Amino acid sequence: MKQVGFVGWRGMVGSVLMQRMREEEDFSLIDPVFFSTSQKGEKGPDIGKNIPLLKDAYDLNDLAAMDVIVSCQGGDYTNKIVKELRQAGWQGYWIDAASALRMNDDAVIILDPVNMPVIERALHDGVKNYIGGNCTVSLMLMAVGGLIEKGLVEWVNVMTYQAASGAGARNMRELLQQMGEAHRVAKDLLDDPASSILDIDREVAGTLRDKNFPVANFGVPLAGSLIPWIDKAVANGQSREEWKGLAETNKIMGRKDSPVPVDGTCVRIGAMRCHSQALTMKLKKNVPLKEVEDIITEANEWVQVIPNEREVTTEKLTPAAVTGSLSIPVGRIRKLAMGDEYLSAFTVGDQLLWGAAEPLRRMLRILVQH
Ligand SMILES: NC(=O)C1=CN([C@@H]2O[C@H](COP(=O)(O)OP(=O)(O)OC[C@H]3O[C@@H](n4cnc5c(N)ncnc54)[C@H](OP(=O)(O)O)[C@@H]3O)[C@@H](O)[C@H]2O)C=CC1
Ligand SMILES: N[C@@H](CC(=O)OP(=O)(O)O)C(=O)O
Repeated sequence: MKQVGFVGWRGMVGSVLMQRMREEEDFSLIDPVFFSTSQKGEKGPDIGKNIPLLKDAYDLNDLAAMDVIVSCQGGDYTNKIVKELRQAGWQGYWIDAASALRMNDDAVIILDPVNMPVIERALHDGVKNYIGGNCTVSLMLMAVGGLIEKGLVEWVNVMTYQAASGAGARNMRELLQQMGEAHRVAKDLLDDPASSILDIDREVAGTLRDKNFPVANFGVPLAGSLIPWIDKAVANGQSREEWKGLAETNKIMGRKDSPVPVDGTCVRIGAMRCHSQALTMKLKKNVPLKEVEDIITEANEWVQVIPNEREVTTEKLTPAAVTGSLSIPVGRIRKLAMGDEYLSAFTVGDQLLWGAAEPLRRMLRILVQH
């Protein structure tokens, strides 16, 4: 059995990975060893079989004994450790959730339901670094990758509605604290059926702007508001999250020589762990809607076309409906007034599952069965 080291398993992405691996009984296929940067010698997670105590995640000798290392620890850890391990001659496979190595030539972005041929070619060519994609990009490709794969898409404009979880566990907590605070200041007025909605609104607006409102992690209110900027600025007025749209989509799809332009505006909203995206696609020709829906549906077993009707859309195409599931609903599919080549769609996906942990789990399975 392959010795597989896990680093970052107790963080948010790591915990979802552990949960999925237990559900799929992946631990029965490997010999797992758990590492920590802070808890060496303590007990590891309950995975239904005996495991050694936690090893030091900075111990290169212990790490180098692994055939595969799966890291959900973060980019700083990756940048430090992978270089040192490779310099020491380690030839094992590195599977990672962090973006640090993603765009390197010696790394593949993994999303096997979309790019299995790219992964197979990389394995054949001896590539050792397999990195999970940006959550927004992975979820978009799980949804409409079939249309891109068929060469039907000239460009994609994407407007995102990204959950708090994408910013980390502390941000999810802060969102709830903000919601609680907004409710607290309005509670007495809310309890009084005769109170004025404008008085309620004034109280809430006042607390959102109050200097004591909890914004230590987001920097500004998210509850009762939104934040139209995610990550650092890059060139041309884009945020880094927006830049990843084109760069990662085309790397995942293996389209270095004929990239599909992908661009838009990435926005943080007050959802917990599902990212939603409104897509405008310019098609290369007028493809009938039925054909579009068939291509989307046939692309993978998790994508599901939601009929463009109010009731089913509001029931099934929302973060509340999708959270915690692997399902990738795509709805609001219609042609736009701009012309028959202009296609609109809306999709929702759990950014901790397909957006983070699931591609890693599946890549480990691919390696184990390789
Ligand atoms: N958040 C997201 O949506 C996504 C994140 N990623 C990437 O995955 C990586 C990890 O992200 P994320 O899971 O959010 O990171 P977390 O902050 O949740 O966890 C990272 C590490 O923090 C340490 N830690 C310290 N205190 C605690 C605690 N109380 N509970 C749990 N862990 C603790 C653990 O390491 P130790 O045991 O060594 O102390 C843990 O592995 C990042 O590189 C991120 O970019 C990728 C896709 C999506
Ligand atoms: N940036 C994403 C989350 C994330 O971790 O992305 P990446 O894996 O590309 O760093 C978000 O904020 O929603």
